Amino acid sequence: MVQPDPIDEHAERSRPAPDRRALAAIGDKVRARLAADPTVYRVPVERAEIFAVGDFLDAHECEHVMRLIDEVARPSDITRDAEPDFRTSYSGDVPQSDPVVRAVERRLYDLLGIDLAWGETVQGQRYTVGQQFKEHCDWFDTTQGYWRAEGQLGGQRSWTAMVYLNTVEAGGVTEFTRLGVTIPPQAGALLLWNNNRPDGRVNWDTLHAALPVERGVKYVITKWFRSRRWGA
Ligand SMILES: O=C(O)CCC(=O)C(=O)O
Ligand SMILES: [Fe+2]
Repeated sequence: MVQPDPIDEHAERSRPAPDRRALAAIGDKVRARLAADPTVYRVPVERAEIFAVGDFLDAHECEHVMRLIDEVARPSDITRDAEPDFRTSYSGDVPQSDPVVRAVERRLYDLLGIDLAWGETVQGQRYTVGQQFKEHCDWFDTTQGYWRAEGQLGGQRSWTAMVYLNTVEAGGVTEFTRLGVTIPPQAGALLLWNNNRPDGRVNWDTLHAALPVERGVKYVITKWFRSRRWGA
């Protein structure tokens, strides 16, 4: 997770990119699969690979997963002392043995073709009125201290897969801040993006934010894939 910075191409080329080749290969493979799938819509932007699939989950499945989130949600762990309202939602890992969670994972595997063992545990997140996740990247900043542990735990993040479980009355959109793209939550819709560029370097244009919910509540589940098998 990193703070926005102007893109300095020279600095980017000297930024360490430890899993670069693996990330480029994953990007190639997933890109080809998505392009061949008629259910996949590409968000029309050039500087990032962002896709959506409608009705990835049906209404009953969404309802079921929202109740799972209610059981596990605790204040989200990424809060910054300097910025206490950085990520104010509640989140938690949903039970991996749950049949609907397993179905979500199977569908993600069919869609992306990435070994599920390369993905982190599916996380649920709930935002009530005023709650948000400010602008950030999902990729890890490999110049930061936390990278040592994350690198050993599965390496850089490759793709993010997020499912909106409900349609929010007002607010709560996902905004790609550098691309001028906003995605309104729609029940059952999957949003997918490559956190890296085709060459396997991190993509600053994937900076995004979950804007505050204005009315109602917002539920999502997310699976973050890595460049290798995830876990100690
Ligand atoms: O809730 C959203 O719209 C985005 C969430 C997000 O960016 C994250 O959990 O990393
Ligand atoms: Fe994110």
